[in-house]
Amino acid sequence: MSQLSVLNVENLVAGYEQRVLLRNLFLCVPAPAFVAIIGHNGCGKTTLFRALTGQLSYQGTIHIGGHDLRTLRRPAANGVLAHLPQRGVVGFPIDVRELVVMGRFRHHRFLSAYGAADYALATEALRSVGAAHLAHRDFTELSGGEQQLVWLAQLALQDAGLYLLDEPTQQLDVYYRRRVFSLLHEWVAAAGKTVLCITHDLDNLAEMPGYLLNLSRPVPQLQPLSSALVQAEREFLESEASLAVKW
Ligand SMILES: Nc1ncnc2c1ncn2[C@@H]1O[C@H](COP(=O)(O)OP(=O)(O)OP(=O)(O)O)[C@@H](O)[C@H]1O
Repeated sequence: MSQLSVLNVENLVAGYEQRVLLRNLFLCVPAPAFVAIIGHNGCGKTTLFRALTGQLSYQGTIHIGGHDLRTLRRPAANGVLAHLPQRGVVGFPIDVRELVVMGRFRHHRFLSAYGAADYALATEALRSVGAAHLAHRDFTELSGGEQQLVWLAQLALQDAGLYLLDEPTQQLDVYYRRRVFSLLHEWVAAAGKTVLCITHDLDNLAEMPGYLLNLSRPVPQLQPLSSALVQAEREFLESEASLAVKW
């Protein structure tokens, strides 16, 4: 295993009772790096994240930050990784800044209060995603896109080496989509994070430095991102023939 690899996947086989979605997947993700994960609906992108977060059993080996995932209990809770799922639900009224500051949970003992420094970081995180104006709104009354920005701000506070984001720009308008991708670029280039980002937003990938993983390919592998590669993968995904590959 490479010294500089933050995520190492060997011969991963995962899926559900009736269907194997990931077959003999090998990945060696360097740190820091941005990795866009693309592919058709239902090809197994979220399933890969379920395996990486310890929520789904699998065959093969997964090492994160040098640790065998099988030896890690709740990797998202102990700071090995931070995970932004596709949908986060909050069932009670809560001030946006109170929700964002919870991203600092690892720095606090159970039930200890967040202090001024934590709230300053929460305010800064909201500013970084362009959502400072939402700080004192009730989260449950925000639009879907506004809620997505708030989850991103909370994620920014989690201070992990590896970030897994499942379609973070799904409900965002063109301005915020671009802004979120440039924020992710900043996390990699300035803060040294490694970001795995599931997305259907191919338009914003062409200018991102990093790698692309197309899980709809018969043998998915990391490829250096470029506008030519994004165009080739777009053409592949748009072709009828590509649908026949997996099913
Ligand atoms: N718990 C489950 N039991 C059985 N099948 C499941 C389960 N969860 C997901 N699936 C199926 O596995 C397939 C892959 O799901 P997954 O969520 O990984 O797709 P995806 O690539 O993330 O798709 P999308 O782009 O639509 O989000 C889908 O066909 C889905 O219906």
